[in-house]
Amino acid sequence: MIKIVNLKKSFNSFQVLKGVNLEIPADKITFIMGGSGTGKSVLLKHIVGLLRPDEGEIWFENQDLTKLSEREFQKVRKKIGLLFQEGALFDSMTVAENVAFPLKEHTKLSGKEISSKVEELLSAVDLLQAKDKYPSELSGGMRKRAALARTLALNPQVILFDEPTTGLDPVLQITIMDLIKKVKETYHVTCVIISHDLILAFKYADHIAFLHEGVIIEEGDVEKIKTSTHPFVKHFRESALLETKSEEV
Ligand SMILES: Nc1ncnc2c1ncn2[C@@H]1O[C@H](COP(=O)(O)OP(=O)(O)OP(=O)(O)O)[C@@H](O)[C@H]1O
Repeated sequence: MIKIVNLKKSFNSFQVLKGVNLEIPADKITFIMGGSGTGKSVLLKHIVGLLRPDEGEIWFENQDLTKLSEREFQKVRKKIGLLFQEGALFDSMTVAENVAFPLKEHTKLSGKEISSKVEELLSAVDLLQAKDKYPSELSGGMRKRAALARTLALNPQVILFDEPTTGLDPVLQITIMDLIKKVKETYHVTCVIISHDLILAFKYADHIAFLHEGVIIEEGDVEKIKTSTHPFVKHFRESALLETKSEEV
């Protein structure tokens, strides 16, 4: 679906990505994990052209995205949606207006068709009852759901989620992840999720990749990560399990 080849990126003299190689499988949930500041967000920003690499390729639909002009990238951005942690809704618009916005900007749908699409999307994320509310009136979890509905509006093939569950309580984390899974199944979207949460990854991921010191040091299905002997993965796994133990106490 998306193939990243030898991607390198430095800021000033600091090399964040040192040759990332990663294949993101279609119609699956891929988790990209790693410590803070290892370049996970930087990697996602390359996929949507918000950052350009120093070297390397990103293949999607038989084209190398790194070679596209800004204008050509606009078309790709309709197919690959990026959801930031905070959701980035327009504060001056209601939830329904937020979701309608990309449809008005990028499609030729009539007002009536847009309204019915907005209703469908808000039902899909279970937020129809809040359609006339403003973002400031919503909880964090509701804002994330509204942002997801807005991203879904253009029928993307891929959605990149930058830490979708950060800042939510454990129950809401599960609600959001269940929703992402449902959306993936209903709309057949490929989901890429940046997360620190190995427990959630073990529950929801089809594929997990670990970014460490600028490269992918381990990747595979849940079973492979659970049994990986790579020292960093082992350490990450042990820390995550310790956290669960201390929560249980
Ligand atoms: N536009 C930029 N200019 C300069 N440095 C940047 C820029 N964007 C990111 N960086 C640096 O790149 C490194 C990786 O940042 P990034 O946000 O990708 O980390 P991350 O793995 O997503 O971290 P976290 O899990 O804490 O969100 C950091 O040291 C950050 O300061």
